Amino acid sequence: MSSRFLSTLSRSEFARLFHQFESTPDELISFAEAHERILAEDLTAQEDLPAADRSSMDGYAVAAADTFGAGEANPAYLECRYRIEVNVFPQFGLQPGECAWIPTGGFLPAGADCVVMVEHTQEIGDGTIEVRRSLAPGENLMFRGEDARRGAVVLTRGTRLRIPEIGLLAALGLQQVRVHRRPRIAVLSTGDEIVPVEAQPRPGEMRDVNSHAVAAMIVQAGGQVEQLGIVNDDLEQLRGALERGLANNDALFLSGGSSKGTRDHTLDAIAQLPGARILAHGVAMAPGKPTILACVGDKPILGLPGQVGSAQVVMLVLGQPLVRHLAGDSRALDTSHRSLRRARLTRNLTSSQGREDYLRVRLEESAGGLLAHPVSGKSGLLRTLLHSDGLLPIAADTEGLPEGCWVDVWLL
Ligand SMILES: Nc1nc2c(c(=O)[nH]1)N[C@H]1C(S)=C(S)[C@@H](COP(=O)(O)OP(=O)(O)OC[C@H]3O[C@@H](n4cnc5c(N)ncnc54)[C@H](O)[C@@H]3O)O[C@H]1N2
Ligand code: MOO
Repeated sequence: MSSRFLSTLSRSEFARLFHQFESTPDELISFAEAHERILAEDLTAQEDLPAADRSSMDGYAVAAADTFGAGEANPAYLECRYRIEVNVFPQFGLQPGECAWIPTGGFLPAGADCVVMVEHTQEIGDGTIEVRRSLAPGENLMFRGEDARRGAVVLTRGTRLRIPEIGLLAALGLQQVRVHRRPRIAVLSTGDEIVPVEAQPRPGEMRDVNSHAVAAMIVQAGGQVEQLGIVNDDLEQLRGALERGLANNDALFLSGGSSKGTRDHTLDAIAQLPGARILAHGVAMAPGKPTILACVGDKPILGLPGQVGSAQVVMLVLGQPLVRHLAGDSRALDTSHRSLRRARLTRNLTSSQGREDYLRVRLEESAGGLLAHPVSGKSGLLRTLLHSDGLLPIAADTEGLPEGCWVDVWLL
């Protein structure tokens, strides 16, 4: 296999190749452990939530018609005959001209269709309540089934279970949920010069940064990691490590040797694995150009550039979406869900057409709004990411951006 770049794909074309990989099988877990996991089934509500109309305020349950035309100057007068307890469903019905004290969360009695807040009323003795507002039906109510309707699908397969979804599972009593197993991903670093973190590097050696940064980013994206350590620039050793890594895992991410130098064996080692296909070598983004995507059977291999800054940027842009896709997240490849902040660029930026640039930027609050300072430095250095708060993607068809323009910074 030649080690020349295949035709370079755009970032979105590269990411679209992930669709061919299936998500991990499902497992049944407690909802209490399901935060950030991905739902593997559609969930149907077995009951209405709320179970019946409830008050969202402390006040009086009334019929809106009884307050028609009421105001500060001409209040309505209602007779308060009942006191609703928050944990008791009212067994009575209101007659015209009656009202009932209701706490926040209390269930609405028959005959009432809204709640007047206590601060818009006055108790004037003998159980008579003066209402100084005219109300519309439904005011200050949470309606039956507004959060979930019995028999309706409330969460769909592929949903990431955030805090609000955990709350919904709790409210509906759905104690066990079927989620995708966390993808297991083997991680290795290549390079004769790379030594373990605990080693004292000799001249010419570098401590392994990438496998630790990559592993942390896999975990952050919902995966689990098997660390395979460091493999020398040796075709046989690399092939053996790839085989071992793929045998026990759903995917393999490696860094280094992805370019076209004489010791860059990654592509050849992958190509020699039985059933391997190189899907992409080269992506039109900077940093990250020499990134590789391959598969062995149905398992992806992501070959990250060795440069420490490039490996991290490629993980953010492509690696983490791949982990999320394997975990079953239906929005894994949707870039519109990135957290963005608008900021004003503090200097001119040039950018090559035909590739997406990911500039590292530091944000600073100022009287005129948020400022985005580009952090310059080579992608073999850690400093660009160390000193930045976010990435500024510059589209492939943009030649540059002028100082002072507003940009959307992707927060890290
Ligand atoms: N003639 C060309 N040279 C290079 C090109 C090119 O297009 N033409 N592309 C450059 C770009 S961009 C990148 S990125 C690198 C990618 O190189 P490799 O993926 O082959 O990476 P290595 O050569 O193995 O390593 C590069 C650099 O990174 C250090 N490194 C590698 N692994 C680790 C690690 N785990 N922890 C810390 N540091 C690591 C390594 O020591 C090298 O210094 O190629 C450019 N060259
Ligand atoms: O692509 Mo390299 O990853 O630009 O530094």
